[in-house]
Amino acid sequence: MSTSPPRPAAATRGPVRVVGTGLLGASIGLGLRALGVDVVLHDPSRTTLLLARDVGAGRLPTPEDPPVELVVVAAPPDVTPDVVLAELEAHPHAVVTDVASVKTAVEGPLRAAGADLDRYVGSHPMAGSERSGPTAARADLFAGRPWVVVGSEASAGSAVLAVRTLATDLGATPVMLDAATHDDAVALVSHVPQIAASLVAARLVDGEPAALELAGQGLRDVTRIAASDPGLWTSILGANAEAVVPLLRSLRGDLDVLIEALDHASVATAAEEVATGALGTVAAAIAAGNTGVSRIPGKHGGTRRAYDVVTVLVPDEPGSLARLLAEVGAAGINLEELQLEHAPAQAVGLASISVLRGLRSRLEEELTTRGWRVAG
Ligand SMILES: NC(=O)C1=CN([C@@H]2O[C@H](COP(=O)(O)OP(=O)(O)OC[C@H]3O[C@@H](n4cnc5c(N)ncnc54)[C@H](O)[C@@H]3O)[C@@H](O)[C@H]2O)C=CC1
Ligand SMILES: O=C(O)C(=O)Cc1ccc(O)cc1
Repeated sequence: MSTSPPRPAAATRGPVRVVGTGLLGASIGLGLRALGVDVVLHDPSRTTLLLARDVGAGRLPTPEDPPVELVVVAAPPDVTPDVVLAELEAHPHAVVTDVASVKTAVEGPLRAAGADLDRYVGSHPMAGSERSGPTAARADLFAGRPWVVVGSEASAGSAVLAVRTLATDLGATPVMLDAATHDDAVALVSHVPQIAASLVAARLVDGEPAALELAGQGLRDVTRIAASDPGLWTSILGANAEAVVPLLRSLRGDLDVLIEALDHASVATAAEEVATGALGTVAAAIAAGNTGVSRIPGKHGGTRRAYDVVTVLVPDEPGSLARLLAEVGAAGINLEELQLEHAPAQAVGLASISVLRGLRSRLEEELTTRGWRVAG
C-alpha cells in the first residue's frame, strides 16, 4: 500500500466561496484545495469558471451545500463593492473579504451603502503576476509574500481573524493597515512602477527590430509587468488616482530636471561649455536610484542583501541547467538568487547565480574546473 505524505492542516474552515476565478481567485482556490479545504467557485464567465474547476481550484456549488463560511471576492476593483454587497446579503453568516488592489475605493462605497461591515474585512495579497485568468494560477502564489488585511473599526475580531488565517494558510504574512495607508503604499510600490514599466515598454513600439535584438536583462527587468492586462490596470489606477497622481507629478518633475541637465550637456561642444552641475544632476538621479533600490526588502524580508553574481554560459540542451545547479551545490555553495536570460540567436543561455559576498572567485574556480564557461 502506498502512503502519501500527510496534508498540512488548514485553519480556514470551508466551504470557502471564491467569486471571480481568474488569476487571484483560482490561485486562492488551488492553495486551499491543496490543504483539503472545500472550495466552491463562481464567475460570470462560464468559460473562466469551468477552467478554474479544471485546473483544480474548486468545484461548482450544489443546492445541498452547507452554508458558506468565508467568501473571497477576486473580481476587478470597479465591480468589487457591488459584488461584496451582494455576497454579504446572499450569505448572511459568512465572513466576506476581497483581494482588490485598492481599498478605499471598496470600503467607501460599502459604507455609503450601509453594508454589514462587521462581517466584511478587505484584503490585498501582495502577490500576482502580469498574467490573468485561471490558467496562470498557482497554489504557491502567496508563499512568503505580505498580505494586507484592512479591518475597519466596525469589523468583528472573528472576521479579521478569519482573513488573517486565510493569508497564513496560504503561506503569506498578514500585515494590518487601514485603507488609506494601504492605498498610499501601493501607489508607491506597485501602481507607479506599473505605469513606469508601461511607458518605457511603449517606447519600444516603434523600435527597429535590429535594436530590439540587443535587449538584455536590464530592459526585461524594467518591463516585465508591462505585459499586464490593460482593463484590470485601468480599473486599479482609476480607483487609486488620488494617491498615484502626486507621485506621477514628482516623477515628472525629476524627469524634467534630468532632461534639462542632459540637454545642456549634449549641446555643448567644449568641456567648458557644459553648465556647471549638469552632469552632477545626472549622477545624482542615478545615485538616488541606488539608494531607493537598496531599500527594497530582499529574500526572506529584511534589507536587500548585496550578492556576488557569477554569470555562466549554459548550453541550450535538456538537463544543462539542472547539472549546473547540482554542481554549485556540490561545491558547497548556497545559491541565493538565479536569473536566466536567453542569448539572442545563440544556442546558449546565461545563468546569473547570486551567492553570498566573498564567494565569487571560489565559485568561478569551481565551475571553470568542471568545464563551465563563466562570462567575463
Ligand atoms: N493580477 C495581480 O497580480 C493581482 C490582482 N489583484 C486583484 O485581484 C483581483 C482579481 O484580479 P486577477 O485575478 O488578476 O484578474 P483576472 O482577470 O485574472 O480575474 C478576474 C475575474 O473576475 C471576473 N469578474 C468580472 N466581473 C465580475 C463580477 N461582476 N463578479 C464576479 N466576478 C467577476 C472575471 O470574469 C475574471 O475571471 C483584482 O481586484 C485585482 O486588483 C490583487 C493582487 C495581485
Ligand atoms: O507581477 C508582479 O510582480 C506584481 O507586482 C503583481 C501584482 C499586481 C497587482 C497587485 O495588486 C499586486 C501584485
